[in-house]
Amino acid sequence: MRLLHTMLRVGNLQRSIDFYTQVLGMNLLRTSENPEYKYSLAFLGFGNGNPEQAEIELTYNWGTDSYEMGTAYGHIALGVPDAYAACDKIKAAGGNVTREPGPVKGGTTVIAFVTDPDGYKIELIQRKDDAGTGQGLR
Ligand SMILES: C[C@@H](O)C(=O)SC[C@H](NC(=O)CC[C@H](N)C(=O)O)C(=O)NCC(=O)O
Ligand code: NI
Repeated sequence: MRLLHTMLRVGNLQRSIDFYTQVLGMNLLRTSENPEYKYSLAFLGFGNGNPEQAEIELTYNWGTDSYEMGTAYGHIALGVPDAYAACDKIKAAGGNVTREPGPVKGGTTVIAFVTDPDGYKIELIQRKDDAGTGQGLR
C-alpha cells in the first residue's frame, strides 16, 4: 500500500494553486474538471508525478467559496532543510507564518506553522535529510 495524496476542499482553486506553487514551491502536476458533478481538481507535489512522492489534491466545488474548518483537521507536514529560511521566504512571498520557527515544546526538533489561503495549517519540520532535495523551499 502507498500514501498517494491528501485532499483539501478549497474556496478558490487558482488562489490555492498559486500558494502551493509560488509560496511553498510545489509543482502543479495535473488538473481536471468534472462538469457533470461541477468540481475541479488540482494535484500538486514536490516530485514530477512519480508515485513515490505523496501529493496534495485540491478540490474546488463550483460556487463554493468557503468551508467550516471545524476542530478535527490538524496539519500537513513538509520537511525543509532550514525552517528559519523557509519562513523568511514564505513571508517574503506573502504567506502567513502563524508559529515562528523554533524547537517543538519539550523537544529539540525545529518546527514552524503556516496557513494556506483557506486556513489549513501546514507544518514545516526542519530535517537535515531534506537538504539538497532540489525541490521547493530550500
Ligand atoms: C481523483 C480522486 O483522487 C478523488 O478524490 S475523486 C473522489 C470524489 N471527489 C469528488 O466527488 C469531488 C467533489 C465532491 N463534491 C467533494 O467535495 O468531495 C469523491 O468521492 N469525493 C467524496 C469525498 O468524500 O471525498
Ligand atoms: Ni482523491
